[in-house]
Amino acid sequence: MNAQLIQELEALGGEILPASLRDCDEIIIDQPSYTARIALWGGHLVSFIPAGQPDLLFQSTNEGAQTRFGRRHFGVPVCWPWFGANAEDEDFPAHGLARYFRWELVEVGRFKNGDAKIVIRLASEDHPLIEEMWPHAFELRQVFRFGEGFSVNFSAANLSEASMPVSEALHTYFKVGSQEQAQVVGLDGVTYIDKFNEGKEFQQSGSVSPCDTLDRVYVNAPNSIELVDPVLSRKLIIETEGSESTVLWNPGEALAKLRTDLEDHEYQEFVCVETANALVNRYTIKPGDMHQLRVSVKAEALDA
Ligand SMILES: O=P(O)(O)OC[C@H]1O[C@@H](O)[C@H](O)[C@@H](O)[C@@H]1O
Repeated sequence: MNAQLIQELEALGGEILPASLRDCDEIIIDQPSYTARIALWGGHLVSFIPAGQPDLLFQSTNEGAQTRFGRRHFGVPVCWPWFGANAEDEDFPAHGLARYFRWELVEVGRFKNGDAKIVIRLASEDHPLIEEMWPHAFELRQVFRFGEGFSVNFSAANLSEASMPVSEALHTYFKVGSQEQAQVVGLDGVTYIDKFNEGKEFQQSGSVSPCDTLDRVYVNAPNSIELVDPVLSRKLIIETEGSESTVLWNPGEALAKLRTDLEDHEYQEFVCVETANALVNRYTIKPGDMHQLRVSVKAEALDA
């Protein structure tokens, strides 16, 4: 990492944990009002802890298999450029390629209001395996913003000469006190495809609770929802841009037991609320164009 970036990171109250995850560095920013952590492996926001509160994000204690496509469940993985299974090759990993490669730190600074800014990048030319898995040249960026809450602004530029089909998600693992008591509010009336129910279509009525054994893609979904957590006495306000779908995922007890990359009880501690474009909401990026997908999250005390 270049010396100037290291200096700028230090000026921000940041430090680098060298080779801390799969031989890649992690970045920690410690401020009086929060601590944030980013892993360059997989280009991951790992953790965002507002002072005096539990982390907003979940990290499994199970590291997952240490193979190329083995992985741990944590933070905000980026699923891109395909969401779910790859349609052409079953050997390619689910949820795209972006979460399996080392991203590069390219910018450190502050926004005008003082919020910290960290930018990381991944390009198709960075690894031969990327070019093998995806025929289009591209450049991806994530701009992380940390202040009262956090935001992730993910952008994808199509550098190839053909239109690029995309389905995607910022697959956020929100930490909850109990999946049984957590509630997702704001999806009333929205149509969803239920992957745990033969892919049938339903319409949401009221809020989603309990958040247990869910694998649903809400299509043409609104850009503002809340995850209410009575156990941790907080609600997470989730605002999105560039996203037409919201995916809710919690594996539930039976599936969690079958997974070797998740401890048996851990399904009780997270709900994935994913900022996505999937199924009917997939789209194409024209040659030379780019698309941005953004999620902003802040916590409020429930009794506020
Ligand atoms: O284990 P992975 O690849 O991170 O995926 C976890 C889950 O991610 C969700 O987004 C999918 O809808 C689920 O079907 C999937 O099981």
